[in-house]
Amino acid sequence: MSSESDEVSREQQYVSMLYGRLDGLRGRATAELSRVYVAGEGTAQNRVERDVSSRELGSRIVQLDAAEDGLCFGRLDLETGERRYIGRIGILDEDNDYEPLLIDWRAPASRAFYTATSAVPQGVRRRRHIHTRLRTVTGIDDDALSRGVLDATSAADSASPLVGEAALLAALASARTGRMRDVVETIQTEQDAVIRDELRGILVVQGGPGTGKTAVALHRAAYLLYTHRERLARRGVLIVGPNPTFLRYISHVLPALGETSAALLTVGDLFPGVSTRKAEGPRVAEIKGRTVMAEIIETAIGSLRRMPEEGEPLNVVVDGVGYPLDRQACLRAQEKALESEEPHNLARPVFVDAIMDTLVDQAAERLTRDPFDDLTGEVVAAISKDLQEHGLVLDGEDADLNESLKRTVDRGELRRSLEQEPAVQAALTWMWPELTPQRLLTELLTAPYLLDESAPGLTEEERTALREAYTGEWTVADVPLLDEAAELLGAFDSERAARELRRRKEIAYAQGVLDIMVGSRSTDEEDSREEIISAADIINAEELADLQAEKDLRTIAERATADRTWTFGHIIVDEAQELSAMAWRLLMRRCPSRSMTLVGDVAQTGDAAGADSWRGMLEPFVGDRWRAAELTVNYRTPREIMDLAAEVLERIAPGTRPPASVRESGIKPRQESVAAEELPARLAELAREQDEAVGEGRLAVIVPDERAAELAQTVAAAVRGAASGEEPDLEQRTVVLTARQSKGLEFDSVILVDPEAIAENGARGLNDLYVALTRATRDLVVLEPELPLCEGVG
Ligand SMILES: Nc1ncnc2c1ncn2[C@@H]1O[C@H](COP(=O)(O)OP(=O)(O)OP(=O)(O)O)[C@@H](O)[C@H]1O
Repeated sequence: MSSESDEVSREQQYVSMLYGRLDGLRGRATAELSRVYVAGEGTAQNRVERDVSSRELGSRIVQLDAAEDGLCFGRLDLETGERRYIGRIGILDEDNDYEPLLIDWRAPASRAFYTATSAVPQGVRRRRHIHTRLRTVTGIDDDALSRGVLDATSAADSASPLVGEAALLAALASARTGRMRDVVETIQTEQDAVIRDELRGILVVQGGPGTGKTAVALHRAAYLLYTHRERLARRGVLIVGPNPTFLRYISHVLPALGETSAALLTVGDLFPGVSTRKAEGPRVAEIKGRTVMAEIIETAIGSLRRMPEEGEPLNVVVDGVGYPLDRQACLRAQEKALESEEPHNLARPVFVDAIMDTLVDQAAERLTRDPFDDLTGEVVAAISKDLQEHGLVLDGEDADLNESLKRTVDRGELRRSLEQEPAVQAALTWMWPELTPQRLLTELLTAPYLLDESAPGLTEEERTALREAYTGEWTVADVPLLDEAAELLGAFDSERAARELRRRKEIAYAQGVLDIMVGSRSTDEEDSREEIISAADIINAEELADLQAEKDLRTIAERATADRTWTFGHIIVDEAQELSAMAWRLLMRRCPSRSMTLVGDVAQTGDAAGADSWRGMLEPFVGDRWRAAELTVNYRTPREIMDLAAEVLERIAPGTRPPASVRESGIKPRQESVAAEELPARLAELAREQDEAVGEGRLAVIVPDERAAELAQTVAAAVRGAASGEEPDLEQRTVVLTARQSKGLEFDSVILVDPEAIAENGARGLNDLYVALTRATRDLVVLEPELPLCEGVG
C-alpha cells in the first residue's frame, strides 16, 4: 500500500508532464499565429482567410491559457484497469497513436467523474480529486467506489449523495473573492444532468437559493459550446443576467473555462443604440411588462397612418396645380401595402407606389387631355420649363407643346419629378410616416391622444402613470417595447431595410428547402418512428441561411449587440423569474429555434413584472413544450441561516420546501434590535467589526432601498473603501447593497439591516427579504430597529 505522499509525488510527475505538453501546444499555436501575421496581405480572399485563422488561433491560445490554472484535477480508475485523467482541456499523445493523456471535463468519457457513486459505480473503482496550486500537486482526495480499493485515502460514504465530498466541502469553505469561480472540479450529479442536457428545446431549471443555478448555467454554456461547437460558434450563445453588477460578478467563469464566444448582456443591452441601466419604478415597470403593450404599440402604428375623410380629399398642390387624393384611393393604397404583410416601414414603398400611381395618372391625364385648357399662361410656362429641365419636351422650332407632351409623357420621369415635390412628400409622410422605434415610443408615451386611442385596455390612471414616468431617458422596461416597435416597423433606413429584406428572403428560401426535405420524407410505417431525425431536426431555416451568408469577422457578442435582428444558437437566462412578458417576447425573437436554458427561482421574484410560475410565463410562447429540472441542494447557505430564511419562504409560498443545506457553519445567525435612532451608530460598529473579522473574504451590508444612500455613508465612514452605489465594486472587502442588488451574489458574511422594511417594500418585498437572507456563506447578523424578525433566533 503506497503512502499518500508517494501518491502525490507520482501525480506530480504526471501533472508536470501534462504542463510540458500544454507549453508545447501553446508554443506551437503562438508560432503559427506570428506566421499568419507576417504572411503578406495577398488577395482579398487571402486576407479573409488570414483573419479567420488568426481569430481561430487566438481563441485556441485563450483556451490553452485558461487551462493553466488547475489543468488536471481528477483521475478515474476503472475496473478494467484503464486510468483516465480529467482536466480543463483534452490533450492527446501525438507520439502514441493520439492516446488521450488528459480528457476534457465535458467529454462523455469524463462523465463518470461527476456521476459515479458507490451505489452505481459505473465501472469506476476509484475517483481521485487532484489538488494543485500553480503547477504543484498539493494533495489528493480519493473516493473508493468498489470494495476492492484498499489503499484509498478516504472511502466514499455510500449514504452521502455528494460526489467528491471532501473536495466539495473544501471549495465551499474557501473565502469569497467578489468574483464567481468555476466549479468544474466538484460538479454534483444533479447539476451534471442539467449541464449535459440536450441542446434542443427549452429547459427550465428551478432551484432555491444557493443550489448552483448560476454555476450550472455557465457550465452548461461551456458544455454546449464544446459539444455543439460548429453549430453554436456561428450564432453564439447569449447569457442574460439581471444587472451589470451581476454580470461582472460572473464574467470570469466562462473565460476561465476557455470559452469566449458567449455574450453576457442584460435586457437593457438588447436594443442596439439604447444601452440602458436605468430601472423603471415598479408600478410602471409592471404595466410596461404586460403583453398588452404589444397590441398597444401595433394599434399606435395604425393610428399614425392617417387617411383623408370621406368627401374631403387631400389636395396635393404642385406648381399651383391641385391633385386631389380621395379617401377611397388612399384606402386602396393602404390595403395593398398591408397585404404585403411587411412591417410598417418596409410596406411603405408599396403604399408610396400606389399613391404615386394615382398622382401620375392624374398628371398624365392632365397632360394628355389638353393641358392648356384650364391653365393660365403663367402656369403653362412653368410646366413647360419644368418639363424641359427634366428633358420631357422635345426641342424644336415648331414644337407644339401640347403634341410634344402627348408623345413624350414618360410615367417614370413624371413620377420621379412629382416624388421630389415637397408637397407630395408631405402628403406621403402624413398618410404613412416613416417611423423609428424611438420616435414611435416617444409619441406614444407623450402624446395623450395617441395613448388614449391605442390603449383602451389600460385604465385612465395607468395611462397617466405611463405618461408621467416619461423623462426622455430610456429605461430597461422600455427596451422590450422599443424592440417590439422595431419588429412591427421594420428597418428604417434603406440600406438596413434592404439587409432585413434579404435576410428574410434567405430564411424563407431556406425554410422552403427544409419543407421540401420534410415533405419528401418516407412515410413508410417503419420510417415514421419518432426517433428518426430529419434534416429539419438537425438544422433550422436560420442556420441553413447562415451557411450561405458571407463571413463577418466581428465577434459574436459585437455582432449581436450591434444587430437587432441577430438570432442566437442558444440563450441562457439567469434569474429568469425576473423577466416581464414583454422581455420574453424580445428573447423569443432572438431565438427562433427555441433552444434555451432558463434558470431561476419563482420564490425569489423581485420584479413587479416578473413571473409567479414557469407555466404561466412560458405558456404563451411554447404551450407546454418545455421540460423542467430541479436543483435541490443548497451549497451556499449554511443550515443555521437557511432555517431562518425558511420562515420567510413559508410566508411567501406556504408549504414550499427550502433546498437542503449541504453543510452547517456552526455559527447561528445573530439578531440585534436597537432603538431606531441608534441604528446607524450600531451599524457603524458592527460593520467595522465584521469587516475585520471577514479577513480575506467579503462582507455585504444589505439595507432597505429608501435608506441605501444614508446607510452607505454610515458604513463608508466606519470602513475604509466600502463600496456602494448603482454599480458597486464587489471586489472591495465590504459593500453596501439593497436587497434587489444582492440578487445572485454571495458573501462570507452579511449584515442585514431592518428586514421588515425590506419585506414591506412593494408587492415582492418578502421575496427580496428571502434573497437577502440567503446571501451569506458563513455568518449573518440581523440588525433591526425594533421588534425581532423571528422568535427564537439566538
Ligand atoms: N458543485 C459545486 N461545487 C462547488 N461549489 C458549488 C457547486 N455548486 C454550487 N457551488 C457554489 O455555491 C454557491 C451558490 O451557487 P450559485 O450562485 O450558482 O447558486 P444559485 O442557485 O444561482 O443561487 P441564488 O439563486 O441564490 O442566486 C456558489 O459559490 C457556487 O460556486
